[in-house]
Amino acid sequence: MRRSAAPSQLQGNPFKKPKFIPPARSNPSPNEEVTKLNSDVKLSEVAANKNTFLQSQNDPRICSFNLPTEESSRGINHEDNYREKYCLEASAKTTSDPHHTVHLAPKEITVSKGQEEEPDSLVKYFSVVWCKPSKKKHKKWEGDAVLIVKGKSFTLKDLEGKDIGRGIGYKFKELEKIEEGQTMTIGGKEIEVMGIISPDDFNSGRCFQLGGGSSAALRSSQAVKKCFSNPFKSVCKLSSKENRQKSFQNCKPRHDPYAPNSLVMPRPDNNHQWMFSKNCFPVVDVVIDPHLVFHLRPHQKEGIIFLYECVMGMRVNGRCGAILADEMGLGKTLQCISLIWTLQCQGPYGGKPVIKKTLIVSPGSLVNNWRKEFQKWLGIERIKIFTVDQDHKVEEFTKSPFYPVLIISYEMLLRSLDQIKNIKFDLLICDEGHRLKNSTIKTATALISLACEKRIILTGTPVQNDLQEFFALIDFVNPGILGSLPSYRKIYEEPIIKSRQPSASEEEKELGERRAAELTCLTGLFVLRRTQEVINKYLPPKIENVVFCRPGALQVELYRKLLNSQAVRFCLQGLLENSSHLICIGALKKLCNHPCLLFSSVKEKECSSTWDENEERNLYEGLINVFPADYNPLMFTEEESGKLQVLSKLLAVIHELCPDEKVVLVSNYTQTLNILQEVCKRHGYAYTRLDGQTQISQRQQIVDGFNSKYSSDFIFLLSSKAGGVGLNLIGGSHLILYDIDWNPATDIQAMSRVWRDGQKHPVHIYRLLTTGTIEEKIYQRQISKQGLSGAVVDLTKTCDHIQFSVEELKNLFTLHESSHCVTHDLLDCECTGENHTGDSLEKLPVFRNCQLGTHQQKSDSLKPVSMSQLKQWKHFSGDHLNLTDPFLERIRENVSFFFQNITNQTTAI
Ligand SMILES: Nc1ncnc2c1ncn2[C@@H]1O[C@H](COP(=O)(O)OP(=O)(O)OP(=O)(O)O)[C@@H](O)[C@H]1O
Ligand SMILES: [Mg+2]
Repeated sequence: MRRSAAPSQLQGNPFKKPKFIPPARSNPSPNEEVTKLNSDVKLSEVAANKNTFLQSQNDPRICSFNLPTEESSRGINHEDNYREKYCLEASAKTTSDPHHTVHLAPKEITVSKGQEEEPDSLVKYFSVVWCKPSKKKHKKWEGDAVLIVKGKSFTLKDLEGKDIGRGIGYKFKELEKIEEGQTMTIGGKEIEVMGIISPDDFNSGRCFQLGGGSSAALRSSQAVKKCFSNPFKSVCKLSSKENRQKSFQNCKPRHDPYAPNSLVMPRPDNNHQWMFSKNCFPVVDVVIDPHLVFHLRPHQKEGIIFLYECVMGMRVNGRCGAILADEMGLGKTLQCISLIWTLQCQGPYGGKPVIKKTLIVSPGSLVNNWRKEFQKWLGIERIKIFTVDQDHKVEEFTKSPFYPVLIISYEMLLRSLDQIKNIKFDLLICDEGHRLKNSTIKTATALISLACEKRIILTGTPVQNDLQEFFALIDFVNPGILGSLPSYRKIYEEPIIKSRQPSASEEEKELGERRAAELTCLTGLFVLRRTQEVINKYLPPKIENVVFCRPGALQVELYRKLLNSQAVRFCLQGLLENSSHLICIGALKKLCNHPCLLFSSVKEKECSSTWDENEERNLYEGLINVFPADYNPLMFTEEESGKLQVLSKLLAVIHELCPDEKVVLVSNYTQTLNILQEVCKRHGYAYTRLDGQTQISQRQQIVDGFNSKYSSDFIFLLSSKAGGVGLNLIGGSHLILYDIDWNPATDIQAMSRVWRDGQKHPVHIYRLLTTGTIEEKIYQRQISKQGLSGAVVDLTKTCDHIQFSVEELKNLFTLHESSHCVTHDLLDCECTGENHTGDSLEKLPVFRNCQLGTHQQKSDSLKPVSMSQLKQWKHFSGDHLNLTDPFLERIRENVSFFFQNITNQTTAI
């Protein structure tokens, strides 16, 4: 409620009266520049900014004052006072004079007289304040509202979009004459009309926000947030003219902005200087340390400028938050380190540093990775980093003046919140920050409670899939920018969701699209996502193989038995409880990994006291008889599992042909990792392992050990769900995904661990699937439309989130024994598996500034391949092999089909 208690006594005095500026009207701001700002700011502007900046290097900029004139300062003062009282924000967009619309109104209404429903063009929107009717001269307004007048009827909506008044049957004359400043009683409420809202601002939802400001307006309205302060006062504070001159002479850029390849941050505009240069220090170039610039990729340079502009409040005025959602491996850490190091030592006003202390919160497994990255890029001398662990407590950081950066895990943060709250941090960075998408969880509440204004979320996961989660992330970095949650729901979420439903009317679709576009436009100013393609050219080739492995004889027999079980039959008849299909799916997946896993589960259940009532009994009944009588799961053989046989041969050939190269072996299950570990032992391969049980404090050590060229480890056993996020495993150049997850994001996360910056060898990825089984079905789901449009592109989504129809379950619970590859059968491909070379893959766009646009689905390169893309991959059946690939040649015997795709074939490493 921003204009509540607005004093109505100002009415009548044309000078004192707070003239309402409708959201779509041009801004009377003293700073002309802002009117040029466009709400559709794209990242390319960042680069453009830079260019402008560099172009104007001949300007005598250093030590320029840019003080407003006395006249303009008065103007600002006046503007500011009025804004403060009414907190109205003006759009920077120049549109038609609202009075013009008023003049047209009578004509339009006359034309439509007698009609039941007025055409949309005749609907008028007004911004109003309201209160209960009273005879008092000085009204106490209770809130802002939007008045919608449609012919003889009207609706009054509060700023959360809720109807607070309705009426019908009003005289045309009354409604057609509504104009700015008018007070009237309508629907039991007294209102004062503050201004006219354009249909565009109404439809986009802008009028419900921040006093009707558009996103461009957000950039232009610093004055709203900050109290006016007379710049001359501060200047006078300086002891003498000489002193001032002397201190200004020392204001020089820390690094040479004119040096070749220098990376110079955009200068703040006049408005920014007016707001933030309190002591009227001259504007000094902020130049990124050349030592860092030397290493930076082009997208990282742009990312640093973006982050700089965001946290300096240059992109959205009065807001200092940003979300850097670059895909995995693009070097978000280095971009942040560059920003911290820059702001720590420099600033645009007199060169004074912008920040003193930075708090970095990350998952426990990445705390030491951050420290390492600081050391890697800045060495140990430049900046002192304090990482919190068992032996190094926050108190130590508090007591010491030497550490400008504190790195802490989310868990530790909760434990040390009281101490952390007492430290004044100027910059807060939340790594893997998608975990803050639920603002009610403890971690989010704790972080929200920190006073720090400059906030950055880093995430490799797309943030737009769930509109409520999106709100939480946006609201965390720039609190209140989307209004309250109820208003956001009403204004954006509901219309957007409604418009996407098949039953949506044209009108609903149009409204939803407009709201989505508005949201994109608004948030796109401080959300940046680039896709993997921007670094592809710096990476070695990636050879991706999908390998369909023939199941072993025991596997097939057990599989048939499971499919014939009462439990599966009940599922297909829709007779069992909701989750019973999950138990069936789990058993089939275990069997695909190795029959011994299923054996252990059956034995375990048999011994449990609940076996008799347990629905698993229906699934496992008679299964044990299929195993040999003396079956011992500890003595499992490789032949019993098609995938294990392939794996074992693959490891052998890699070991033999590439003795210097290492393998990352990934499974989603600890029990499966145990089997894989046993295989390593049996073959004498040196290995290391990271799973959910691994101590946080040991994780980085394990990773470093593996990545070191001196390490003898050949295999890194990784539980993808437990610790994959954010890890750099560039020591390995072969990655084998032993099992498949429902959620493509989990597999993609794992794959991104090795094919990333710093990798020296061509990367080979092998995804193992058991032919004709549920694993193929899961893969198909991942790559089919259903998988893409559903909720499973988020790492936190699991199989439990998927609803299956009986039809889908039937498909899932079918074993295709005679097919070489069911996935290929579904591709509608004419080849018979005799080495189809595939066509070139369609190129995807690489740049995306914001993620809500209608095209976002297509531009996300870390989405799994689609069915049609897969068809374009080189593929061949196991029977038609003429392989030049020595790795595949060695496993052909156990393989029924391959798909292969090579990225960056010609890259020089
Ligand atoms: N310009 C660069 N030159 C060389 N190596 C780089 C460069 N930028 C980043 N790297 C390296 O690339 C690897 C990946 O970087 P980083 O961990 O920051 O990625 P990320 O974007 O945080 O990915 P994720 O989302 O997986 O956490 C690191 O080993 C890092 O040191
Ligand atoms: Mg990271």
